[in-house]
Amino acid sequence: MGVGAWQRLCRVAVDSDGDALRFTVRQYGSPPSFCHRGTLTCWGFPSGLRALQETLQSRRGSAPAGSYTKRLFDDSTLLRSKLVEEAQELAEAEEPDDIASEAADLLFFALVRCVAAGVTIADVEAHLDARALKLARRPGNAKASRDSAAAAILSDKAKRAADKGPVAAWSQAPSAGALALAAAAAA
Ligand SMILES: N=c1c2ncn([C@@H]3O[C@H](COP(=O)(O)OP(=O)(O)OP(=O)(O)O)[C@@H](O)[C@H]3O)c2ncn1[C@@H]1O[C@H](COP(=O)(O)O)[C@@H](O)[C@H]1O
Repeated sequence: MGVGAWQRLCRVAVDSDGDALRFTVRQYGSPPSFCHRGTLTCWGFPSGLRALQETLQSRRGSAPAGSYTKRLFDDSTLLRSKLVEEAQELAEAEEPDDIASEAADLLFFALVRCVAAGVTIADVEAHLDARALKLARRPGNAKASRDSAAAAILSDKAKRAADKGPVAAWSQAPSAGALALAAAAAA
């Protein structure tokens, strides 16, 4: 294990035929590491969200000049605006690749928000796991103020696109779903 790193045992589970154990741990330290090479596992470097989390955690300690994440850590107003903007863009995206790209943007800003507050992916997963065990469903309705905020952003976007000219207006025109949302909120 890396120097100064430690792990808390969360769960030990036996497999279906009783010949293997799975240990679930939470890792701590700077950086949290299980391997003597300072990585989370002995099977190479993580990828995806875990890798991004490691990068962001290290940026929080020290960041190279020009680091965008450092700018976000230092400017909570910018981070809040980008979170809302990317959520809006994800809600409007329609093609699968655009949805994946917008979701990646949103996850990036969400993870910056988490890391800035010392929250880890494991903390988020703990909430999801707890919800998976609950039988009761919550209504999950949107707040009316969110609907009207989305409608205002969409109509502002459409207006800016119209001001730029017909080609920009066509390429940035809100989708049918977005227009329906704006109309419903305006009604
Ligand atoms: N995953 C990301 C990531 N996703 C998005 N972004 C930045 O977030 C910003 C998004 O803003 P915008 O949507 O306005 O940018 P845009 O898409 O060019 O503009 P629009 O066309 O949407 O208006 C851009 O500056 C992107 O570069 C990211 N910046 C950093 N990362 C990761 O974070 C790591 C550390 O980044 P630095 O601290 O900047 O080195 C990087 O190595 C990456 O792994």
